[in-house]
Amino acid sequence: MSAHEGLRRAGAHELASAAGAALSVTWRSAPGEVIGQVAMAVAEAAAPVATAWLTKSVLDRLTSPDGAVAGLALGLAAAGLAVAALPGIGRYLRARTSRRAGAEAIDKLFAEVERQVGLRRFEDPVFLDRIRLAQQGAGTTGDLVSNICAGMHGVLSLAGFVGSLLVLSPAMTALVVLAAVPVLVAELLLSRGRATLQFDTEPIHRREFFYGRLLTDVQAATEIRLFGIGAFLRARMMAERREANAAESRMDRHELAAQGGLSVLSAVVAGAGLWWAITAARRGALGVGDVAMFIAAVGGVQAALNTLISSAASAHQRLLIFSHYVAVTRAEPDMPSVATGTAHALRQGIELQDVWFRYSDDHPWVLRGIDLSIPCGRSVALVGLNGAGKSTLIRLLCRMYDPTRGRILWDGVDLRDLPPAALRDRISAVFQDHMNYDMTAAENIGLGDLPALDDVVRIREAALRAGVHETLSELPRGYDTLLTRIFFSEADKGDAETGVVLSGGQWQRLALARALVRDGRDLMILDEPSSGLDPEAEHEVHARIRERRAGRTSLLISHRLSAVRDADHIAVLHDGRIAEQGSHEALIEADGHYARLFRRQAAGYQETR
Ligand SMILES: Nc1ncnc2c1ncn2[C@@H]1O[C@H](COP(=O)(O)OP(=O)(O)OP(=O)(O)O)[C@@H](O)[C@H]1O
Repeated sequence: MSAHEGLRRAGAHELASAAGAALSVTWRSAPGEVIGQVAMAVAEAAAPVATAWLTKSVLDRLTSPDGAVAGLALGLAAAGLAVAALPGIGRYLRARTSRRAGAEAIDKLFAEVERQVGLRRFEDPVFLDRIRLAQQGAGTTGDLVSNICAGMHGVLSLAGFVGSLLVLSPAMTALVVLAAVPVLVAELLLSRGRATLQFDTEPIHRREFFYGRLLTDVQAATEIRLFGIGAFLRARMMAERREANAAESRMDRHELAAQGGLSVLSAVVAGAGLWWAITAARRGALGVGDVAMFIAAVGGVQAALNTLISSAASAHQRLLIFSHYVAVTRAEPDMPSVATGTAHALRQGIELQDVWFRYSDDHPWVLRGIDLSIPCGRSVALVGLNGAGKSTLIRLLCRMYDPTRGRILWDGVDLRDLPPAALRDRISAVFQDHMNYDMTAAENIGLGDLPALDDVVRIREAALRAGVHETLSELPRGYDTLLTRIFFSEADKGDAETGVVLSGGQWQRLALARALVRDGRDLMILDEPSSGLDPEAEHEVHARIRERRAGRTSLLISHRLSAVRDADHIAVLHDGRIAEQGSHEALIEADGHYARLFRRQAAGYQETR
């Protein structure tokens, strides 16, 4: 059995634990509504049984000479009112339970996802599928209680009608109840089939969603139009959709065939019962009231069994989906971490000792025995060709992954022995693939240090240092301008003041400002902080960065060697190893990789014709 196969099959134990988790979330978030639903289930079950008995009594009395029916008629009216009003109240309570439990479950789900220390889980497609199914499951957490109440309703009305039917014909009762067994088995099999299908088609829907999003993505729109690949992407999207549709249609056909057969079975049983009741009445063995009662009871038993079976099948399917929620919320962290303790201020430096790393056992080695020292208060630069492993090394420093072999020490303490949050709190960074948040300009900067989110002075200071203050001040609402067009309503879509779109270089400066607002941190990481800037801006940004880096611990990655030349120490990564290291002057003198790259770049800048 493959890992994927193992994940999609939830056994009895998983279902029980999913039921426990769903019920406990629902009870915690909506106890009053749960009690209300149980009360409604009892009342809704009692009302039709009472109606059937009252009808029988009225009919019996009508055919007897001294039949007083006023009280019974009033009772019938009250039962009728209950039958009419209770479903509405039940629906209201179900919706409230569903909303409250859903909100709590979603909150818990994302809190647990956030608990994952590193990035590995987010690179695992099976886990990502599970998260999506867990979201679906979380949204309907409270509906399990509704299924259980519907089941209770089914059981109670079944008991009422079976009792009534037993009085009239035990044989017919047995037949009606036995006929329900194949229905129950078929429905449970179908619900398992539906849940399995949902898991199996999840990767197909993920790919379809990816193509669909690409086709509407503003960033992708230019290339799609220029290269004329819209129809090609649409064809791929539709191929995915057709594959999912074919699997779903197969399931629908199974369902139709099974349910068709089951309907015939119910109709045959009901028809046989009716035939028996009419012939018994002709013989004088049953009265008119008995026949009416019998018809109501057969219908009632079948309806109750249907309710019971469909709520069991629906609860079963819900639990199969909800088991993904339980799996995600109880997933082991992707790497071990200590929960308590602090990472003290850096005093000596960071040391990489014989660090080996690969993304998984199937991937090649990216880092092969790196020994590197980043002394406290010094600026270190890392250079190397594309794919040399520079960004990977930074991810290890931030503990997004652990080294496969070797260790990284923070003042002599292995990063694995520091709480990840405490370590990250000591680091500031601009990443090569930095985020552009669809929020205001001020928020885009303030997110770098949450306490600074409302601190206008700190935000402006960081923007000034990143050279983006002027741009932001000139926006329609200054720093409070939304840097997106996605949150606008139809009403304000023509109003430029509601949001603007920045250029790539401006976003990059904003990312730098976000890192600078965290300035007091011990280690500043700058991964290609100026790749999208014009030459003047690049020069200016690097001059500012140099100023800030003086006397601070920093690690700079840049392909522009003019920007790294005045770092205290330069390390050249090649083939996963440190090929050479030293000051700019020493490396030029050594005439190795660095000197060759530097000369090539310098020559490129000097060519004027
Ligand atoms: N998440 C990942 N899973 C698997 N392999 C990865 C992952 N990220 C990077 N790699 C691989 O690791 C190697 C090093 O990538 P990395 O991004 O660290 O290089 P880099 O030196 O920063 O390159 P560049 O100068 O192009 O930014 C590359 O071969 C890349 O394909």
